[in-house]
Amino acid sequence: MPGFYLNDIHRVTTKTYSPSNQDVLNARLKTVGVVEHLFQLENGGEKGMDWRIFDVGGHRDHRQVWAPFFDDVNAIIFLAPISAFDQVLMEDKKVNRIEDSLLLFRSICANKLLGKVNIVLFLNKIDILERKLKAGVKVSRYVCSYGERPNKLQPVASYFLSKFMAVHKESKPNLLRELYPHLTKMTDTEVTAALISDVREMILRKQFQDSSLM
Ligand SMILES: Nc1nc2c(ncn2[C@@H]2O[C@H](COP(=O)(O)OP(=O)(O)OP(=O)(O)O)[C@@H](O)[C@H]2O)c(=O)[nH]1
Ligand SMILES: [Mg+2]
Repeated sequence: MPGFYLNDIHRVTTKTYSPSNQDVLNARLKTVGVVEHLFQLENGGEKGMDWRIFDVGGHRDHRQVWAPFFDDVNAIIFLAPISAFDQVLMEDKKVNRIEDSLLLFRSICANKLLGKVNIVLFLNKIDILERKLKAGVKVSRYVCSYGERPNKLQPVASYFLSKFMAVHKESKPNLLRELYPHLTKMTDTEVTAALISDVREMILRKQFQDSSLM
């Protein structure tokens, strides 16, 4: 959150300061290349099962290294920061961030290697989006096609969601592939835990279906 550490300057500058989980979540740590996380979940029916997550850097320079990881994945989790409608890419100041997310999403959806991989779409940072809208930042100023629609969280989020859904529909190599969209604020750990549990169930269900088809 902008200003997060500055608001907490006294706490984070004490000699005995030790970062809380929330501090770690709020840190801006750029992912460079691909980072692998291997873990087991403490709760749930499938105790002891290994989960592997590959976290890939979103910067344009880092995208060409993704392809080898697409070969054998159960699901793709695509995060698009929809609060960024009024921002441009750091690496190319002419490109609107949502426009870039949509283009990237199109290439992921159309990728043949991913034809059978279900896609989970997180339209993320809705807390920041809501704050921006409340502060009077107008979506239609940056996204002309938004037109006269109300400058409120629900219609704005639905509008962006419909854009992403349309891209998925147009560019899927496999008609059966499903898209699992969610509006998220990933820094809210409680809501995110429930969401991750849904995603986990979807992946397990899909794996079960695939293995019973074999
Ligand atoms: N308020 C808010 N902050 C978020 C949310 N999701 C991520 N952030 C913050 O946004 C910043 C960037 O998040 P990262 O996960 O590091 O970004 P990234 O998309 O992985 O970026 P790259 O690693 O460069 O690809 C961090 O400071 C996060 O705490 C959210 O839903 N709400
Ligand atoms: Mg990252």
